[in-house]
Amino acid sequence: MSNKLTHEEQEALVISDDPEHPANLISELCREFYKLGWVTGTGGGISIRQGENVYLAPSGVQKERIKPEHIFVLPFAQSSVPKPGSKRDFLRIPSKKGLSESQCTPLFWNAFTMREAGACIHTHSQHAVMLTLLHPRDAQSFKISHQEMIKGVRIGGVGKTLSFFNTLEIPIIDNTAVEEDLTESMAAAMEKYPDAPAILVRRHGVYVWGNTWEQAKTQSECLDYLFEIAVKMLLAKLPLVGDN
Ligand SMILES: CSCCC(=O)C(=O)COP(=O)(O)O
Ligand SMILES: [Zn+2]
Repeated sequence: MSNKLTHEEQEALVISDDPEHPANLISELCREFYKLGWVTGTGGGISIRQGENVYLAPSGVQKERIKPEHIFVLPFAQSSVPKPGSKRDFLRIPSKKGLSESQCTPLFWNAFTMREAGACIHTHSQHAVMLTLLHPRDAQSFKISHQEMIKGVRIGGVGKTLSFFNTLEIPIIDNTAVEEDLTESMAAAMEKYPDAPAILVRRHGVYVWGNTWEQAKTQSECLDYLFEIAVKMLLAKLPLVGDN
């Protein structure tokens, strides 16, 4: 762990009048996501990469009450994926005692390094969790077609938008006891499914990324809609793929 900036320089990284500053955005968006049931009970969140800096919320705190001064800033250039507790560089550590950066950090890093994403959102939405429960235990992915909201999703999360006639496929990985232990299986699923815009985690939630925070947010909204309707379709015994 290293931190070469003065206290004043560190504060300047997160205190801004600009509502579009990542530290302000993370605080505001977590309040919105809380209302959707995406980040209740401290879990889930969003990380934003702006240029060479990555902005992260603290771990294990009420995400809807985060303030800009609670935000961690890490340089995007790290010698390895920054896992909590292992060697990583910081530009800013909040002065409030006892805070550590989100346990989701290495998973957000997968999106930043493997897809050049500008933002990554992790939700514990019950629509995502229920969808994984309605898939057989050995299912590798969720597929859906012929839904208008598919058009709001980009190939690989960062490419061109899908068409109404494309089939959306999202890998499902198994949950682990500790969030950071999902890092390798998420990376493997991203390798195997390069067109997937998200990774579902069985009995846990979903990771969704985009070129920008706006695209990550709208894609999360489209996907959450698709997860919800897919759950209803499965319960109604309707096929998810095809134009029946
Ligand atoms: C009840 S939350 C369990 C841990 C989890 O799933 C999670 O997303 C934790 O995120 P954090 O940013 O609080 O480390
Ligand atoms: Zn989680």
